Amino acid sequence: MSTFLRSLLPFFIFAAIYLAIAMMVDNSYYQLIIAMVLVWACFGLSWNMLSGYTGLISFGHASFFGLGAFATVLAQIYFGISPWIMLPVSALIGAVAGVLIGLPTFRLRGHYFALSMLAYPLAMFYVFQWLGYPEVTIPRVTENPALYMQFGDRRVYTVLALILLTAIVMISRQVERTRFGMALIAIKQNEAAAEAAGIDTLKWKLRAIAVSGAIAGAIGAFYAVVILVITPNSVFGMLVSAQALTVAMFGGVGTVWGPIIGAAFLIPIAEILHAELGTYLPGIQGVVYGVAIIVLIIAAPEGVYWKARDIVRSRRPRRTEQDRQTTQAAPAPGAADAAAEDRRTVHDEVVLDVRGVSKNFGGLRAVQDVSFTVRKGEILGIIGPNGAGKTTLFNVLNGFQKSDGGQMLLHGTDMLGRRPHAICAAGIGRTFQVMRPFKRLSVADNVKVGAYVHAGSEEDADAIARAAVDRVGLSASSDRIAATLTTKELRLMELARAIAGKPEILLLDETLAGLGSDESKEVVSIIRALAATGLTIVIIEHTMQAMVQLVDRFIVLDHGQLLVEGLPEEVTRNPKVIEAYLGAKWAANA
Ligand SMILES: Nc1ncnc2c1ncn2[C@@H]1O[C@H](COP(=O)(O)OP(=O)(O)OP(=O)(O)O)[C@@H](O)[C@H]1O
Repeated sequence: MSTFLRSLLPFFIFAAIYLAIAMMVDNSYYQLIIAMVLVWACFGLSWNMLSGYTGLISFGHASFFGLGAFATVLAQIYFGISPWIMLPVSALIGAVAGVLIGLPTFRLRGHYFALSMLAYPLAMFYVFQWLGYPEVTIPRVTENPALYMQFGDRRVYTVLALILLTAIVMISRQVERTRFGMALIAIKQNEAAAEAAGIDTLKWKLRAIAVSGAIAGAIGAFYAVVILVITPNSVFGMLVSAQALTVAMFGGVGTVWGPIIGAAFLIPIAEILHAELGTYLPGIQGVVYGVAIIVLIIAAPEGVYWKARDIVRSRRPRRTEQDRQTTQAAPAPGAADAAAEDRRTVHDEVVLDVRGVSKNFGGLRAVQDVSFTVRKGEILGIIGPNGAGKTTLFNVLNGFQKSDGGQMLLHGTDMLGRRPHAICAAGIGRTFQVMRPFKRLSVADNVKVGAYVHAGSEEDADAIARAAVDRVGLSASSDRIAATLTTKELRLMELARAIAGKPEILLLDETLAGLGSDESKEVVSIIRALAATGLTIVIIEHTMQAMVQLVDRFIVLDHGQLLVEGLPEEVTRNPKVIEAYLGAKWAANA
C-alpha cells in the first residue's frame, strides 16, 4: 500500500464505522443529522483549505456555499438540470468566485482580510433578496427521482456525503504532502520569508481559495439537495460562515481531522437543541457555537485534535538528555568542509550592478542614490551606523520594498520592481536580520521550502534541501522542529534555506547577530566555504573583527548615502568611516 493510502487508513476506518452506525438508524430526523455532520465537516474542510493552511482567516465562506446552493436549485427550477450535473458545475462556480474574491482581497492582511471577507456573503444575501428569491424549493420529481438526486431512503444522502467527504479528505491530504501544502504552511508561518524563499505567495493563495471555493460550492449544492428549501439567510447568512469556521477551529485548524471532529461534536448538539428548543429560543445554534468557541479559547486554543495529540505525545517516552547531546555532538560535515582551505577566486565579471538606488519613507531619505557593483565570487561587506539604510537597501534589492529610483542590473537585466519570489528565482537569495523561521516545520522542511524554486519534483526538493542542510553542518538536527533551535542553528538554517534556492548572489543581513565569538567564527567559516564554491556574497554586519577577516571589499553607508568604498585595510583607516561609524577606540586598537 502506498504511504499516501496508509496515511488515510484511520480515516477509512472512521468512515466504515460511521457508515455502519448510519445504516442502523431508522428515524429520518436522526438520519438528516447524520448526513448534516458530514456536510458541515466537508464545509469545514473547505474553510481549512484556505484559512487552516494559510492562516488567512475567512469570515465569508458562505459566499461559495450559497452560490453553489442557489445555482443548483435555480438550474433545476428554470432549466430542469439535474443536481448530478450541478454538483461539479457548482464546484466550478465556487472556484471562479474564489479567484474573483481572492484577487482584490489578498491585498489585505490579518484582521483586514478577515473582516473584508464578511462583505461578500452579505452582498450576495441582498442580491438574492432583490432578485426575488426570499425562499426557493427544489421541485419534486416523480419519474426517475434518482436522476435528480431524490431518494426515498435518506440514508443514501449519508452515503453520498461520505463519498464527498472521502474525496475532499484525499484532496486535502494530497495538498498537505506536496509543494502546494508546503507553500501554504510557509505563507502561514511567515509570508515575507516565503516570498524571499522563491514562493509566489499570491499564486498559491489564489490556488488555495480556488480549491476551497470549489469544495464549498459543491457542498452548498449538495446541502440544497438534502435540505430541499433554501433562503438567502440559510446559505449566505452569518451563521453559515461561522459554522465552517467554528467546526474547523473547534476540531483543530490545519489538519483534515479538525473539521471532522468539530462537526461530529457540535452539529448534533446544535441541531438537537434547535429541534427541541428552537421555537422558544430561536437561533440556539448560534449560542452553541459561541459557547464552543469560549470553551475552546480556555481549554484547547489550537483545537481538540492538537490538544489530544500534544497529550499523547507528552506520554510517550522522551529522548534522554544524553541522547540529545550525542546527536548534537555528531560531526557536522558542512562545518568540516568550512575549515577547508579558502580556494576562492574573484572574477572580473560584474554580476550585480546597482545604479542610483533610492528609497524614501515620507520625508526620510533612507537610501539616497546608492551605486555599487559586485563581482562574481566576491564577498562584499556593507557597514554603517544604525539607521544608515543597510537593511532598507537589501529590502529594495530583494523586492520587499519599492524603490524610488535607480536600477539593479543582474547580468545586465534590471530587476528592480519585481516581486521577491521572482528575484529569488532569478538568483538573488537572502537571509534576515530578524530571523524568519517557519517555526512549526522541521529544519529539513524549512529548507525544502527554499528548494522548490528549482526542484522538478518532491524527491528533487528533498535532495536539494538535504544537501543544503549538510553544507551548513546541520544534518544531525534536520528532523528537529525550528522552534527548538538555538540562535546559531536558526541562523544556519536560514542560510541553508537561502542556498537551497541555488542563488548566484546571497544577501546576508546580520547573520552573526546574537552569536558568541566561537559561534561567529564557525558561521564565518561556513560562509567562507560557501563563497569558495563560487557563490557571490553581500553581507551586512556590525561585528567588524569578523568582517575584516571575511570580506574582499567594503561599502560604507551613512544617512542613506554611500560614504566610502574600498578594500578592508583602506576603509577601516579612513577618517570619515572612523568618525561616522568605527569610532576613535577602533582607530586606537587597529
Ligand atoms: N518601513 C519603514 N517606514 C519608515 N521608516 C523606516 C522603515 N524602515 C526603515 N525606516 C527608517 O529608515 C532608516 C534606515 O533604516 P534601516 O533599517 O535600513 O537601517 P540599518 O542601516 O539597517 O540599521 P541597523 O544597523 O540598525 O539595522 C531608519 O531611520 C529607519 O528608522
